[in-house]
Amino acid sequence: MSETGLRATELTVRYGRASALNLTGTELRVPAGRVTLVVGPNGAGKSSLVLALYGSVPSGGQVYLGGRDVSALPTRVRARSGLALVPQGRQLFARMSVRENLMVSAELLRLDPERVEQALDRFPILRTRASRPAGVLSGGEQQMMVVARALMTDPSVLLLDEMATGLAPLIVDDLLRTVRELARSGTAVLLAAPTIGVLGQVADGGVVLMRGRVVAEHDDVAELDAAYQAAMGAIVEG
Ligand SMILES: Nc1ncnc2c1ncn2[C@@H]1O[C@H](COP(=O)(O)OP(=O)(O)OP(=O)(O)O)[C@@H](O)[C@H]1O
Repeated sequence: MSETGLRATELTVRYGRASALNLTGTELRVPAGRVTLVVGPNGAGKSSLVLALYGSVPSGGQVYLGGRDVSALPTRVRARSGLALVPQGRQLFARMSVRENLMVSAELLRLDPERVEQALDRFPILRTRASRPAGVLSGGEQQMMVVARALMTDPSVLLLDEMATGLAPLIVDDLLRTVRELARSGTAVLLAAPTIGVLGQVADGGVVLMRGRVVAEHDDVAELDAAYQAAMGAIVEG
C-alpha cells in the first residue's frame, strides 16, 4: 500500500549556534485520518518543528509527504503538493480585506479563484466579514480566516500551530469540529500546542516535545497527557 500522511526523520533546526530541534534518531509520523498532537512547553521547539516540516526554516533531516521526499523542495512546492500550515501568529495582511487576503494566497499558489469563495463559505461568519479589513476581525475570526486560507488547497496534511490559544470557547468548538471533519475525511492533522486541554477531544495521540527532543509518544490521549505531566513534573523537581 502506498504511504499517506507525513513522516519526518532525523529532523534538526538550528538558529545560529543554538539547537532548537534535535530529532536525531527519531521518526515523527502524522498519519492520514488522524489528529496528532505535538505538546511541549514554551520554547520546546514546536514552532521550529512545524516550520521545518513546511520548509520555511532551514533544517536537517528528511520530510516525506505521501511517501515522497520533499526535504529539498521549497515551501510553495510543498504547499502545492498537499501540505498546509496555519502558523502561530496568523500572518495576515491587516489592511487588506478578508477576501483580498484569501486572493493573495490563491494567486501565489495559482489556485482557481473559485477557491476563495469556497473558503468564505467554510465558516458562515467569514462571508459576512469578507469586505472588512482582516485587522479589525476578532482573534477568533482571524483564526477562522487563516484556517480557511490553509484549506484552499484541499491539503492532505494540515499543520496547525497553537490553533486554539487565547480564543473564545465557541470559536474553538467551531475549529475543533473542522479538525474532526478533516481527519474523518482522511486528512492528516498535526496540532502543536503548549497544553492538551480541549484538543484532547479531537486528538488520537501524539508526542511530547521537551528541549527540542521527543521524550514520549502515545497512541492514546490520556497516556499522552500523563506522560506530559510527568515530563513537566520532572522539570519542576529539577
Ligand atoms: N528565529 C529565531 N532565532 C533564534 N532563536 C529562535 C528563533 N525562533 C525560535 N528560537 C528559539 O528556538 C527555541 C525553540 O523555539 P520554538 O518557537 O520552536 O518553540 P515553541 O515550542 O514553539 O515555543 P512557543 O510556544 O513559545 O512558540 C527557543 O529556545 C527559541 O528561543
